[in-house]
Amino acid sequence: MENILEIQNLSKSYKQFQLKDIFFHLKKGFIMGFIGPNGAGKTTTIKLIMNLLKKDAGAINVFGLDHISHEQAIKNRIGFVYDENFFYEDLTLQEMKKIISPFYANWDEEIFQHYIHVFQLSLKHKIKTLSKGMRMKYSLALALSHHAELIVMDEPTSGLDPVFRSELLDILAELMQDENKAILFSTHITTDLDKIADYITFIHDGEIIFSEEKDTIFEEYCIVKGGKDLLDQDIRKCFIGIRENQFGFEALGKNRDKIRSLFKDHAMIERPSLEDIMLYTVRGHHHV
Ligand SMILES: Nc1ncnc2c1ncn2[C@@H]1O[C@H](COP(=O)(O)OP(=O)(O)OP(=O)(O)O)[C@@H](O)[C@H]1O
Repeated sequence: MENILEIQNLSKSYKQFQLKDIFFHLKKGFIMGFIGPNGAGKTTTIKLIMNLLKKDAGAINVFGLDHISHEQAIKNRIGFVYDENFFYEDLTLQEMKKIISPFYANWDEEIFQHYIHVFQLSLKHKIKTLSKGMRMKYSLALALSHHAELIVMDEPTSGLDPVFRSELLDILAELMQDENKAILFSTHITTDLDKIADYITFIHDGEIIFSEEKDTIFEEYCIVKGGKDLLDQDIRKCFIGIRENQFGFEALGKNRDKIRSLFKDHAMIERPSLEDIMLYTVRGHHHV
C-alpha cells in the first residue's frame, strides 16, 4: 500500500520545546487522527509538513516527493484547514475565493458551490463578519473543492457546534469512499476520532508515543479497576497511569492478555477510550 505521507526523524527546537525524532506514515485510503494534549507539538508538526516552518532535521515526503523541493506541486494536491488560515478580512467570501481558486489546477466550482450551500454560508458576506465556526466551514469548503488527495486539518472541529461536528465527520467518511485519498486530522477532541479514524498517532511533549491502527490500540490497552489491596510495587509497574482514591484504583495498562492473567477475576478489565489513553499517559502515576 502506497504512503501518501512519510515523516522520518523530524526534529525542531524552540527555546522551551523540542519536537524529537518524529516519525509516522499515512497510507492511501485511510484517516489518521493526530492526538495529544495542548502544547504537545501537533500544530508544529503540521506546519513543518506544510513548510510553514523550517525543520532542523529529518525528512518529510508527500506523495513520494520531498515536501520542500516539490512544494508547489504537493500543495496543489493538499487540502489544508487550520484556524490561522489567512484571509483578507474586508473581502467577501466570493472575492476571497476568486483569489484562492486560481492557485489550484483542479479547482471545481460546482463542488465549492455545493459545500457553500451545505454549510449554509453566504458568498456575499465579508470575511470579518464570520463567526469562528463559519470561518472554519469556509476554510473547509475551500480545502474540499480542488480534488485534494491529502486533506490536512489542524483542529478542524474546534469552534464547531456538535451538530456540525457530526456532519463534518460524515463528510470526511464520505470523502474516503475514494480510496486514493487520505486525511490527517489533529484534535484533542478524541471522541471525534473514535468514529472515523483508522490510525491514531499520539504525540506527547514533542515525542511520538505510538502511531498504530486504532483497532490494534484498543486490543492492546485496557483499563483495570479494582481494590487497593491488589496494588503492590510490581503491579504498579505494569501500569502506564493509575488513579487512586480511598476505595480503590483505576489504571491504564498495556498488554491486555498479560494483565488478564495477572488479575484473573479479581479486577474488572475494560476497553479504554482514546481519551483514557491520552489522560493516563499524560498524567502517569500521579494521584488524582
Ligand atoms: N514560534 C514559537 N516559538 C517558540 N515556541 C513555540 C512557537 N510555536 C509553538 N511553540 C511552543 O511549542 C510547543 C508546541 O506547540 P504546538 O502549537 O505545536 O502544540 P499543539 O499540540 O498544537 O497544541 P494545541 O493543542 O494547544 O494547539 C508549545 O510549548 C508552544 O509554546
